[in-house]
Amino acid sequence: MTTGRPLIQAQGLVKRFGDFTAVDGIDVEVRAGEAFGFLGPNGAGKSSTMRMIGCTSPPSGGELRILGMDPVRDGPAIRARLGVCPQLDNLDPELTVRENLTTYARYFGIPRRVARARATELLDFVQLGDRADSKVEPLSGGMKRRLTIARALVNEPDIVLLDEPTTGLDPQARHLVWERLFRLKQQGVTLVLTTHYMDEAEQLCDRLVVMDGGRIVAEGSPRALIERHATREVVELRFAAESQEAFAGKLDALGERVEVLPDRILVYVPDGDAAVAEVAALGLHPANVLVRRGSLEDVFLHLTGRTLVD
Ligand SMILES: Nc1ncnc2c1ncn2[C@@H]1O[C@H](COP(=O)(O)OP(=O)(O)OP(=O)(O)O)[C@@H](O)[C@H]1O
Repeated sequence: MTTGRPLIQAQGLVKRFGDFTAVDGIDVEVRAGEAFGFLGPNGAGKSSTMRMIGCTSPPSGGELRILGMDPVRDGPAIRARLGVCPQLDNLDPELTVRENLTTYARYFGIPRRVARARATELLDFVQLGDRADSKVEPLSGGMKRRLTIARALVNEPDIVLLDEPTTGLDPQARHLVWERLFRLKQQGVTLVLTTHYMDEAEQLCDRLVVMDGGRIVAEGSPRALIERHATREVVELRFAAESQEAFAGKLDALGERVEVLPDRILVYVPDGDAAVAEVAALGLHPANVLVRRGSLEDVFLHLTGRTLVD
């Protein structure tokens, strides 16, 4: 859904720390009802951007409008309409699961009775209803993250900001978080998230920007980005040799593009199985062959010459 009114508008947005420019003049527009992502490796400037959007860090330059307001002048009014799920959980370990929500609700002036009812509803939503009266400490990482997401929803926000929502979680816990976020998206909640996981971006984001070194290097839907910068299929070949380089030249004719990584060669092709047959016909015998679909990882590699997670 990309037809909604713009909720976040950034033009030439800059964040500097002393001489260092962490966010280097980015243009972003997030519309109502979409799930928007900032994808990039560590240090790309994603969290710095999120903090500016969350009104906890003033921009050093450029224009930023959140819900039509100025984050420096109207910080409290904007924050009242945002839900924030920070990178590191900052739940109160002294309180129970339910109290973490009801106490947070008080910051927004939500009446006690309403807060209690909403807490029950939200704990059910994040599948923590049966842990409502337990303390936070013994919860698993995935449960804490789900509780943080529930807390971000206490004030029925217009925009939910999620900084690396599944970093540090095991695969099962990640899938549960993804599933809940997908439900929110279906309910029409506007989600803005940062991630360095391309599968997370592909699963959740309607539209995303790829960031590197404080700049936006590409923008679009996951599918459009993959169509533009990768191919339908990718063949990964590993040769049992010190260097993969020696084999790369022989593979050039096979695909649209060949990328040589330290441990493998990627061949970008429309049909992976046909390319594998051609590799054999060339008399080459890789130790390992994998055919997969083109992904955002390939997009990032194409744009920056580096892999997302080094
Ligand atoms: N308060 C700060 N003071 C100085 N430098 C900072 C500060 N915050 C961030 N930086 C630097 O700005 C750059 C961008 O950091 P940022 O946290 O925005 O990146 P990121 O893409 O979110 O990566 P990560 O996933 O590691 O948080 C990094 O080089 C970081 O060291």
